[in-house]
Amino acid sequence: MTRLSVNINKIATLRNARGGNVPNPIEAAKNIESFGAEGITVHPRPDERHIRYADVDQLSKVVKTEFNIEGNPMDNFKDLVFRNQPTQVTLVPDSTEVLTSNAGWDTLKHQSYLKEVIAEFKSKGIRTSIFVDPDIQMIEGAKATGTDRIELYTEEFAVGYAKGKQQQAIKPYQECANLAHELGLGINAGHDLSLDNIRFFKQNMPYLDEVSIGHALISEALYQGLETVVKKYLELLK
Ligand SMILES: CC(=O)[C@@H](O)[C@H](O)COP(=O)(O)O
Ligand SMILES: NCC(=O)COP(=O)(O)O
Repeated sequence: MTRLSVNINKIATLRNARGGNVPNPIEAAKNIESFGAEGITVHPRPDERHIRYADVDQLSKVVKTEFNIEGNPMDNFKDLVFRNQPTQVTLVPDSTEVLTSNAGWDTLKHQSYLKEVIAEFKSKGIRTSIFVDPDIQMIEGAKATGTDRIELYTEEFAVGYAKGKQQQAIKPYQECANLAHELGLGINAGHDLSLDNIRFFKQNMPYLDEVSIGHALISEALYQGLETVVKKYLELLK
């Protein structure tokens, strides 16, 4: 079974545009769960351009499915995670000025740092995942960090798929998933997954535990409605 974790960052983007509390990300999360999603993901950035730390403090009280907090484990991020005790923390090596996530961890170069940070989260009973490119060496390095899971960064897949190079696009992800499974790592995936590419991805990816989808899903919901879109993803992930 592949869990759908809906990233609600872009609901907060719209909320922040007017300075009030409409649309309300907390209410949206509750509705998304009622439509059948098996998780809620947030990626609070240091500039709080969308999800705010205060949103996370509220969400942790209401999310009933799996709660996944993503981010670069700088001190205030670690404090946020520790006080909210999510199901999962996903470590992403974003620098503060990036427009969006644009690379996975170098799990060889940053192995000792990741090992230390992962041990901290695991000691608090929080499942860990680290955002990685679909690179065999990065998977081998990830194993050595002690992480529970990897999250395969799927922008490269989405770009290749959109160009009609489906088999070429999925191949590195299949290879990485097979190795990760052999090494006993859980397998998540995310970034630029959409209604267009998710069925092919799911049908061709082994051992896929979770996908986290936000930007496309919220955009698609503007045309089709949030409930319809969430249920379409759930159907395509069966
Ligand atoms: C790690 C990842 O791929 C997502 O968290 C993505 O970065 C969403 O971030 P934005 O919503 O800020 O684009
Ligand atoms: N980890 C990926 C995520 O949470 C959502 O990424 P996107 O669908 O907004 O590109």
